[in-house]
Amino acid sequence: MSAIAIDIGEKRYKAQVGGPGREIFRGFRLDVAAGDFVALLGESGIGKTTLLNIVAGLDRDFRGQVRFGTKAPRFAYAFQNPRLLPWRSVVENVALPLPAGEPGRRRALAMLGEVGLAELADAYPERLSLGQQRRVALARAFAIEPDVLLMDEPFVSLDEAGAARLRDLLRRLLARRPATVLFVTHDRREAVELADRIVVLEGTPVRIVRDMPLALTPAERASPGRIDEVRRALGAGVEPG
Ligand SMILES: Nc1ncnc2c1ncn2[C@@H]1O[C@H](COP(=O)(O)OP(=O)(O)OP(=O)(O)O)[C@@H](O)[C@H]1O
Repeated sequence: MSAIAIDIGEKRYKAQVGGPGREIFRGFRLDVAAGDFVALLGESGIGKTTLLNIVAGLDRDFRGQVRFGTKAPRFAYAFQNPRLLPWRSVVENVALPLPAGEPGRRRALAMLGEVGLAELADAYPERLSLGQQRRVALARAFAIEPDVLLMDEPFVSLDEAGAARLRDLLRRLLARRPATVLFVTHDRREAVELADRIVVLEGTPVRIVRDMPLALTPAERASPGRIDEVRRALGAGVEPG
């Protein structure tokens, strides 16, 4: 059975004043196997965030259903903006989804150690670079050992070296705590480096125009030639990455 079975009969946003509104999904289906890392590529404004919100249960204003392979799966959601609470220390931010008290704090500290930020545990988010804030967001996401990890362009606006370090970190975290991942990106290279499957979305309402499994070794994922090959196979229609 799939870890996530998405079946959206219809999702539309109402127009601000009168008008027919905008239909984002009609008859959209996507099944994701347990433990798969699926990269979702598609132009800006097409509906990728809407899809993640529907899967997360944050948006219930649609016709259809999302079913999960496990009962009551644990979700973690990592956004483009790390969304740390500025009035809480780094360790308190990581401990937010955990039960209050000492065990939660210890677990948060251990997660910070894993993402290489143990020494900043008592700092406040404003002191951190964007890359460090995103590490904290990853620590918070993995602290609950999620079954389903939803990521919405979590590494955008970093320089290439910073983004590469975060991709590495994500791979390591997933190796220790496997999860089923839906990862939105505009960057095909990022998709090739991380994903087991790349799904390209297009149009209004959204349809799947490419659905490509990627069984690559780590060396192949890092090979510029192989990355170019997959990028070409994905075709036009997605912003260059
Ligand atoms: N609450 C809302 N009310 C009305 N329209 C909305 C709402 N949220 C999103 N939209 C519109 O729905 C469309 C899909 O938005 P969504 O954020 O899902 O796209 P996206 O593919 O994630 O875009 P991006 O890549 O730019 O983040 C957009 O045209 C957006 O303007």
